[in-house]
Amino acid sequence: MMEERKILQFHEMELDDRILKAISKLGWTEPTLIQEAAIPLLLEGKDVIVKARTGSGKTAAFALPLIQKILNTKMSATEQCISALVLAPSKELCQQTRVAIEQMSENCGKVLRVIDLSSSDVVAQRHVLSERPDVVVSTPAKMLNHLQANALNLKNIETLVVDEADLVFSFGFEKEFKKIVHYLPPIYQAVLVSATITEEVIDIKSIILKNPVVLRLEEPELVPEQQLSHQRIIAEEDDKPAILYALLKLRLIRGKNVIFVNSVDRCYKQV
Ligand SMILES: Nc1ncnc2c1ncn2[C@@H]1O[C@H](COP(=O)(O)OP(=O)(O)OP(=O)(O)O)[C@@H](O)[C@H]1O
Repeated sequence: MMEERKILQFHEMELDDRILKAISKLGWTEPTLIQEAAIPLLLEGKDVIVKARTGSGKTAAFALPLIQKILNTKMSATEQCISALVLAPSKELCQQTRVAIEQMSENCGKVLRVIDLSSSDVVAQRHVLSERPDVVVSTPAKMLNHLQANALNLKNIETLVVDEADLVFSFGFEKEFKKIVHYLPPIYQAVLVSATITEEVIDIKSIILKNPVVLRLEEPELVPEQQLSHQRIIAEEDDKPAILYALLKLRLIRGKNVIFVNSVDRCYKQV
């Protein structure tokens, strides 16, 4: 008889009791495959590339170690500083990530603060940034705006996460991304999360990662019929980024060029 594989449980991962409590409140009884593999490596301080499909629990795979690391740093830190930066390609994803990190750190009281810079309230953001929240979540464009306005300092960053890395460049954020890297300190832990390893991902990898461990969670590709070949979608100007994001996320437009007719600002290139 084949022996059942023993899953490494959350409570065996050297996570703080406050984090374990939040996990239990979320109703998660055991880690997903990618969490089981990634969390111990990230807690060890390794740079990691996580390649896994949507819905595999990638957010917690990078967020739980990130929260743990901040709690550890806070035990000896003398001053409040921004210690983690999460870059994501869309406003929707930034918002989801902020909410997820807040839920996972809910039991840490007011110890850990997260801000999402992708929303439009710049005045309120400047105020929160002046208090140096622990985690900043942003799209590359918004992050660069704030950096160029000297609204924040990334010199104490210990962790950089690039979520949905394969979409970051597809959304036209290549220039911004490369500029942001110049504001980072020489040493930090980097995590790159992506559903596919595209040329863009390899480009980002060469800029931010040092000897990364690559975790690949292989899953069946979408069958060809599920991919769009030629479709016209009529959309309001404001809805275009969200629609594009949904199509990219579902990998329905992989290998296709998406052109917004009547829109001169951006022509999204092949993913
Ligand atoms: N260990 C777990 N047990 C049960 N549910 C979990 C666990 N980890 C995450 N989830 C839930 O699974 C869902 C997907 O998780 P998550 O958003 O982290 O996945 P993802 O791979 O980042 O997907 P997406 O690309 O959609 O963001 C979420 O609703 C999350 O609350």
